[in-house]
Amino acid sequence: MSDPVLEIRDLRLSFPVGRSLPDLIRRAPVRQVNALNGVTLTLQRGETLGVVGESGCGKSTLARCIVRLNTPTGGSIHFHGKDIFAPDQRRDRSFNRRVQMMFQDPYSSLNPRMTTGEILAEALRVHRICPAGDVPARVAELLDLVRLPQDAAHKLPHAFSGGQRQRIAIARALAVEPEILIADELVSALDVSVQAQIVNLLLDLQARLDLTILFVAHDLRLVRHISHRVAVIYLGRIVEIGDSETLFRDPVHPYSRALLSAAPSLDPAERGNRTHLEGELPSPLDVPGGCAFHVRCPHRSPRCSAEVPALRPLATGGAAACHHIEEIAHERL
Ligand SMILES: Nc1ncnc2c1ncn2[C@@H]1O[C@H](COP(=O)(O)OP(=O)(O)OP(=O)(O)O)[C@@H](O)[C@H]1O
Repeated sequence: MSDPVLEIRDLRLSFPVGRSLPDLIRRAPVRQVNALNGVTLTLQRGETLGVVGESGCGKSTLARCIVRLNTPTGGSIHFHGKDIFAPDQRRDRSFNRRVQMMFQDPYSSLNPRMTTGEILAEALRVHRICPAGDVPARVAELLDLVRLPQDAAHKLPHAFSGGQRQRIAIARALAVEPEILIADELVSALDVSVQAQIVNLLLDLQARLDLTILFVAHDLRLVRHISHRVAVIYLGRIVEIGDSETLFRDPVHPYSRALLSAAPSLDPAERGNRTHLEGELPSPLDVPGGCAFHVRCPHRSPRCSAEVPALRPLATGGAAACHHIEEIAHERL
């Protein structure tokens, strides 16, 4: 396998929580939201990695760390072997071009007073992608690339539908010729039919431009459709990672099995092999010790509350972090 484009090692991020007046009077210690508790993963060139997990498990925080919108409190992220948070790398503006993030609501990130053509031209100029004389032709190419009509260049963002605005956001991200696209709930606010169009557009663009994509989403069917590999996150840790089809067909970690059972499946064999997710997600202010999932897990044993399970390789090629993988695998035979 080639060198990874992106390598994340033991990434941690704790946010200090604002103290209430009574806390200040009592001089209570500052509390921390442990959003990421040791995430390790790699991204290979040209792959799409889907990231799934319940709300609040740290998906967006992970995405924001990769584009340096959040600074981790521990661990590292290497892009082509270089630590992106090292002081010399922080000054490297080319990183901001090579790793682009796209958000759920493009309306808030597109300047309402600029036409689509001006938005794309600005991205091309700021990052000096092409000579000034080539900008109009490049804008026209970008509109073609995301399948928007040429007259879109003269219109303001409010003239477009939600799906079209996402196409503009994708065109702007592509304008600067990135290597990695981070899509955080990119299509969540769109109608189902429009979601499929945007996801298919991303698949097409990825194949044409050899992009690497991190796709964060709640919709498990979309994640399955678009991803080569999938990482399942629980309370800031990866509990299972592997090839998308294998993981969706045959999840191993009790959390993956429960999470994926919430996804509608047309295949009765998949429906039969699942468990239900019990209880609420514990607060990231108070992550349970040992395996963070043990308080909700039907397979828990005393070891689970005492010892954090490491990600261990599975026979299927993926990896799962559970002390009881072997028994669970045996049960499923
Ligand atoms: N700036 C911040 N300050 C304090 N806490 C934060 C901050 N950003 C995120 N958090 C907390 O970190 C945890 C992880 O949040 P994050 O947004 O990464 O989760 P998520 O999995 O993306 O959730 P969702 O699917 O709802 O977007 C949550 O408990 C959240 O409240």
